[in-house]
Amino acid sequence: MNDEYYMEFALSLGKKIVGQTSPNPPVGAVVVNNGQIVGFGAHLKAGGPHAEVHALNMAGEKAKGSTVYVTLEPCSHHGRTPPCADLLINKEVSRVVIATTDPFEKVAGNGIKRLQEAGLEVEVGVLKEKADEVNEQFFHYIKTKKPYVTLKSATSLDGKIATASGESKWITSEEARLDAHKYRHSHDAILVGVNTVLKDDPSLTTRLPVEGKNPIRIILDTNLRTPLHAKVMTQNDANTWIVVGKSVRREEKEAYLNYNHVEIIQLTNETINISELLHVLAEKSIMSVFVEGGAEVNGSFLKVGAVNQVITYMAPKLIGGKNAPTAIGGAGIDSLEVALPLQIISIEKIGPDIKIISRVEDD
Ligand SMILES: Nc1c(/N=C/[C@@H](O)[C@H](O)[C@H](O)COP(=O)(O)O)[nH]c(=O)[nH]c1=O
Repeated sequence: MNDEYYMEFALSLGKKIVGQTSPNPPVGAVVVNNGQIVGFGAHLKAGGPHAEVHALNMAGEKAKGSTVYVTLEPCSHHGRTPPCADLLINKEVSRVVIATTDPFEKVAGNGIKRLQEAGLEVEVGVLKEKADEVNEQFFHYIKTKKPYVTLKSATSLDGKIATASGESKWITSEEARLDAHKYRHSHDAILVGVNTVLKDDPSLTTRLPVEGKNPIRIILDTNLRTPLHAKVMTQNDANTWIVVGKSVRREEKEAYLNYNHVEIIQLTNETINISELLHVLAEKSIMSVFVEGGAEVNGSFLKVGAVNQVITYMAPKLIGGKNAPTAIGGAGIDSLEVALPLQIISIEKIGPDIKIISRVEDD
């Protein structure tokens, strides 16, 4: 076979664990010896063994003289686990094929250098584009020290998220709504505004046919209006972080602190500053946030340009009405020249609806 054949396998392992390794990258690795796959593995959670460790353990004696395919440059620094570059050398691996290099300053190029200095054959760049996509959350987080933000909207053909009277259930189909849960699974946090909590009382949990990880639920709630009987308060199958402004007083927060799964994050301004929020979330190792609106929250993220990916679901419905809300509220951009440089990545049918994935060109 060829290198791409085995790297596809390693990438499929990495892709399947996106969302469960934060704040580490979702890495996959495959060990091949004499044309046989003798080991494979993925980094399953931060603090746990890296993908190469699992794969080489499975390979046992067959690691010697093997070729190891890994989706990201092996680490060469002592993190919470010993460096994988040293392990590959100690196991007498002959050749290491790497899909893409790690932008993390402690690693960038050092892993490759250490392998080459030890006499291993190293090949870099096999299926690089695909690996960069699997690592998009991690790379953005490492480069910008801010979470990767996916904005989701579900609208009618004319861009409305509800009728003028506020009716919104449901605009898009069951299939489209289920598809959106994949992003709840693959992001560390889901974020909505308190108006969505007051209007829909959402659970914001991941309800896929088979399992799925619940993201941390982040509620933007400047004046702490989230009702204590809201599902995000009474259902503790996911943590809930309520973000409030400076003027919320300590005694107002008391009642919320009785809930173990609830945390209040108080920012330093009267109103919530999205840039400050993203910095605080990154400090708390949140590598990716799935913003499910509503319109005002979406507008506040757009206003500061804090959008990396947009998932748009559009239903074949026309709602109309100048007072019916559209997907992005707020003041909007003043001129087209400051519009986000989005690129449409894919358009597909989901049931009766369409799904458009668009991303901001790499920074
Ligand atoms: N109105 C619609 C949506 N609405 C999205 C949010 O406003 C809902 O409150 C949230 O998804 C509910 O979360 P849950 O309780 O965990 O199911 N989202 C969609 O994709 N299509 C819609 O037609």
